[in-house]
Amino acid sequence: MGLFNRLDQTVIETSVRGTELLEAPLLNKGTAFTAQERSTLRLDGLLPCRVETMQDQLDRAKITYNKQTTDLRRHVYLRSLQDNNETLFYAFLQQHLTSVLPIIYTPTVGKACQLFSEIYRKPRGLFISHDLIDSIDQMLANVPQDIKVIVVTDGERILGLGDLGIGGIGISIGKLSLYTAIGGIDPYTTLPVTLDAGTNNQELLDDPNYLGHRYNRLDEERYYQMTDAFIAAVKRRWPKVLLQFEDFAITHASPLLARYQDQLCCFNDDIQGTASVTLGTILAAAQRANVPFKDMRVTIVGAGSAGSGIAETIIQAKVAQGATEANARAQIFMVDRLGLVLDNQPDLYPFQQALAHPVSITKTWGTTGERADLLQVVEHAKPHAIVGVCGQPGIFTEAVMKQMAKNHSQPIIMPLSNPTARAEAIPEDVLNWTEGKALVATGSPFNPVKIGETEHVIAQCNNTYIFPGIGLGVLAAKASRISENMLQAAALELSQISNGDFSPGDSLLPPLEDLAVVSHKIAVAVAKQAIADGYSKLESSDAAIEQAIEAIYWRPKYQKTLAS
Ligand SMILES: O=C([O-])CC(=O)C(=O)O
Ligand SMILES: [Mg+2]
Repeated sequence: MGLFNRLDQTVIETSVRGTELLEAPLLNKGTAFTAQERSTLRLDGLLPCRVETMQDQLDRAKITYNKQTTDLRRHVYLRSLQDNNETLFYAFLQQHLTSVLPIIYTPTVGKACQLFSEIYRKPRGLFISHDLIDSIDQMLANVPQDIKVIVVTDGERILGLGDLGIGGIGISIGKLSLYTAIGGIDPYTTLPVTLDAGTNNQELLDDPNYLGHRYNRLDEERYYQMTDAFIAAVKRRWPKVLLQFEDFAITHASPLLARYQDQLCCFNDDIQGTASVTLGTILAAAQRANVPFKDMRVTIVGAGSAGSGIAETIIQAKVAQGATEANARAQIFMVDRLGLVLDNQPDLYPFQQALAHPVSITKTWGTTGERADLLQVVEHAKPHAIVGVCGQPGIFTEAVMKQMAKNHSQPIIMPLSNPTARAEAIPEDVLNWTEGKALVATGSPFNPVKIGETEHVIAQCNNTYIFPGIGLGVLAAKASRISENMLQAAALELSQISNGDFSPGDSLLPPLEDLAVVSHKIAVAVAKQAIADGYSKLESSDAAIEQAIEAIYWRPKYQKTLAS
């Protein structure tokens, strides 16, 4: 037995006693330990005498939370609650999900990553570095739990904030909190990991507080020595784990995925999770705007791994609907800092080359060999949707938005970069410039916008609609891999949930408070696809899948604690 043993959904037994018990966040109930538990578990005198219910504790926590004066302070308060009493933390999250999501996750988590060393209180997760790779197995053995989900980052591209070094572990912690709060994954089985490969962020290197290695990022040889050692050790210790790559820079995101995706059950959230939620949102928007998805033209601003992942996912979905691949590719227009991506550029990564338009297009468009800028792309290609994943605020200019509205009665505008300050445009501007015509979805949360009599609710097209459901589906089905089909199935399910009878201004996606229900449905779709693809041996009936989900689903309820 580890720290504790679950006898059933309501009772656990543990050999841990006294202060040690109060310091174990997954066992600690604080003032909710009953008189009898206090006596048998040697807690008498270690707690204030009042015995509280969980709701009492939640009410008290809410008062303290409300007294925090900034989002960062609210984040620090919730993180300390998590480190103190994890069950209560998740109950709090579920009770206040919509208001608390921006605090534990995007955008505030970005600030928490930037200030990681300053707000650091207690260790959580695993810190891997190159100088310790010879003892990598011991490092993993130091984690006592049987881990089922890992979120790993190297901190080099945290949201749109760049290289935050070791602070990146904040994003791994945030993502895993959502795996549990939204996806019902047992927090005892999750592990945030940061690969401390150094940092090229001079501010961090000069910061006396900085807790990571104070050297520049490893060269490629040593970098891959470290990732190879890590992945090999994970496979030895937890061969069936689901591993999520998060916020790696363009130089490593696709190569890491290509290197390991046939070796263990893994995916890259920024390439595949973002692509899946974007496809789901575009499908929902196409329905809303009455545009056949197969004919839809899409401009993607940002030709990095996220942008290319979105493009390939849309192409695959179009092909699944009967489009030829050539036609599907011709309908996607990738734009980077310098304009439309063309096939004569010498410096393209292979995944960008596959999405480049032939230089001959410049003749048709009259841009004579030059790379068309974004406005020219919108004028000539007349995209139905424009997706921003470049982290460049303001790049969706008034002129570009007005041209989108001139081309289409309901242009689809998606400034997806995170956090808030990196968004390619502000929804209020977009809706004003397009006179309320635009269907808007953003990556970070934004308040509704009133245009005339209509209140426009802004969908948050963030991979949080996808990854918790993928995790739940994969774990329930005991899937051995995550296939492209499974990600497509997740997107399709999201778009179906998002369809219905709508009034003008309604959000393109279900509200955040429904995330757990959405994730459950996505989990079923993902599990089904895993079975169909031969990656799971689970029986394919709805009943079998539901039962498998229920068997692992974790809820933040206090269990009766027995002494063993
Ligand atoms: O974390 C988020 O909000 C979405 C995401 O993966 C990113 O922006 O890198
Ligand atoms: Mg990310």
